[in-house]
Amino acid sequence: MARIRVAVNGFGTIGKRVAEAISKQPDMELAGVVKTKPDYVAKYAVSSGIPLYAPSDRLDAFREKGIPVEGSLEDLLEKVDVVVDATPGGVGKEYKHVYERFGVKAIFQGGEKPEVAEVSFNTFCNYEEALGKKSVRVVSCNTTGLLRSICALSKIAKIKKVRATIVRRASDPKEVKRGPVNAIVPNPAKLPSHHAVDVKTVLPSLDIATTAVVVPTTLMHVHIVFAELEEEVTRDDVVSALEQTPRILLADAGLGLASTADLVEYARDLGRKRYDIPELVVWLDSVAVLGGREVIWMQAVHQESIVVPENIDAIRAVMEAAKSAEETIRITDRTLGLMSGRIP
Ligand SMILES: NC(=O)C1=CN([C@@H]2O[C@H](COP(=O)(O)OP(=O)(O)OC[C@H]3O[C@@H](n4cnc5c(N)ncnc54)[C@H](O)[C@@H]3O)[C@@H](O)[C@H]2O)C=CC1
Ligand SMILES: O=C(OP(=O)(O)O)[C@H](O)COP(=O)(O)O
Repeated sequence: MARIRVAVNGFGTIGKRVAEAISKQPDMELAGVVKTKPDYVAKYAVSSGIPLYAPSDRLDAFREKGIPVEGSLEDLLEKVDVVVDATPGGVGKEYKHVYERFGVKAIFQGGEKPEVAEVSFNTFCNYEEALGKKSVRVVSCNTTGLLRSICALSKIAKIKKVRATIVRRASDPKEVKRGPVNAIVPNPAKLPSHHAVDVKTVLPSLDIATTAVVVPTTLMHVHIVFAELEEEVTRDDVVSALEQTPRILLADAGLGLASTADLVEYARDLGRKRYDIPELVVWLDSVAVLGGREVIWMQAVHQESIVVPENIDAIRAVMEAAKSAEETIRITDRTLGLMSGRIP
């Protein structure tokens, strides 16, 4: 079968990771990436063998800097089946009509409003809904983390409601202009935070409310989650459900994996490129069940990489190249070297 030809528009934090993940898929071909700025990242793309394109009004800027470009965004869209839009939040919607004009299916990111796409998406919760769609929105990093554990838990019991607090990292490591540097900021102070609203774009009937604060760190987000169930479960049931779910890792604080800094160090020790942790990490020690129906846990989200596997699955979904979540998860996780279960 012919490989799926994919373009990536935007080669920043998410775009560069998704592009590299696409190039590892046996059923996909990375046709090229689009960058607006002729900077060191553009040179990195070229030196990595990634075909580089630019918006037509930016081509001269690249040529002036001596950075070879293959052509314009439009030239690239002519060659592909799917485009992954990884432009900054809110910019993707400006490109929607361009993608439609070229008859190219589009995967948008969580920084776009839900209306940008036919369906908001998480592999573990609603893979089948995205099959054959023209456009899909992969929800944001925090929402992806919440959905992975919530949908794992929903396999053992019906969930009555979820309440979660999100401790958000202030910026990505490469962002120099953002704060706070020395404060904890309710974000937003007026409840709920947008994360609950975003979860409901995938699970509309779930009773969920979230609060969020921003803290001065760049490594990862942390969530403290309370779920009330309709049925009684044991702690062992919950741990076993999490252990058996792909892309969820259980970290033992008692073994020294006690903070986001330790998790990042572990990823470095594994030799993970850019210390990426696309898996959701749940602290095993934190999992508690009160009175049989109330489940509590804490989890960490590596914001720069958690949505990468879901982007790959979304490409397969729109192209109907994998009929089930299990099928795409098997391929994505093997090719990206993703792990599950307890961190040994
Ligand atoms: N960074 C994060 O932690 C996460 C980001 N997201 C979402 O992913 C999307 C992309 O975010 P990031 O990768 O963080 O942004 P970024 O700022 O790191 O990268 C955006 C890229 O798009 C390029 N760009 C800017 N304007 C453009 C335009 N008009 N046309 C084409 N390209 C343009 C930029 O030069 C850059 O290469 C956003 O929707 C964001 O909300 C989702 C999960 C996590
Ligand atoms: O999508 C993200 O966060 P979110 O799930 O809190 O919306 C990314 O971490 C980007 O968030 P930002 O809007 O703080 O750059």
